Amino acid sequence: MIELDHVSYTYGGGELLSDVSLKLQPGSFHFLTGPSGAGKTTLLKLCYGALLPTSGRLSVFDQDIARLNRDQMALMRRRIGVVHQDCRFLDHMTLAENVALPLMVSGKAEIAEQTDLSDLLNWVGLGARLDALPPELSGGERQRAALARAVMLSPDVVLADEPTGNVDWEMSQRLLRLLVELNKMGKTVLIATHDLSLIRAAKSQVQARVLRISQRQIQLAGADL
Ligand SMILES: Nc1ncnc2c1ncn2[C@@H]1O[C@H](COP(=O)(O)OP(=O)(O)OP(=O)(O)O)[C@@H](O)[C@H]1O
Repeated sequence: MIELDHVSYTYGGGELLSDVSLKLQPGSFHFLTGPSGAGKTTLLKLCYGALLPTSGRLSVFDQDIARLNRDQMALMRRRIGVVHQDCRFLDHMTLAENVALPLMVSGKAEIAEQTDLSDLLNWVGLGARLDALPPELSGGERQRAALARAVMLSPDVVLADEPTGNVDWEMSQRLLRLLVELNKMGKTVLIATHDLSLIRAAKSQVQARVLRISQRQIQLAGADL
């Protein structure tokens, strides 16, 4: 589904990822961990085409990402839902409008008027907050709304960047359950997180592989977490 073949990524500050090879199989569940600044967000950005590898081959849905034209890239991105670390809401738009944004952008705005949106917001427990503005939401509500927006277009892959940052344990468990539920629906899930207790908690719920970025490489983490 997503395959990195000897991928390296270099920017002005130096090489961040070096000769990384990795396969995310359809329906798999992965955590990506590693110290701050190791390159977790960068790896996620490579996976959804926001950055291109400096060298190596990265294919998504069996297509070499470097060879996609603009339209093909847009189609590819629609199949990947991203939960950004900073949530990225438009503060002047309501929660419902923010979550429906991917539909507007993809020209399916009329669906936003139908039940899909309220079903989705009920699923994340925000059915009663449709008209709230983002600044009125708590951290946990923002994170759940970001997850709802990421899956608005029924993506095949969900990439979540610190989806439980700034929330308490109970809320992080709730978010984890939602992500596990998405995986049980067949979606491929990759979660970047610092939170090793989240990874431990997931073990009883889902068969997850844990990847660790260390010294510009990705290793499969052992059972010592
Ligand atoms: N294109 C770029 N230009 C400048 N700096 C970059 C670029 N890409 C990555 N970096 C730097 O590389 C480092 C890794 O960033 P990244 O956000 O991927 O790490 P991270 O593991 O997600 O960190 P955190 O856990 O703190 O979110 C950072 O210091 C970042 O500023």
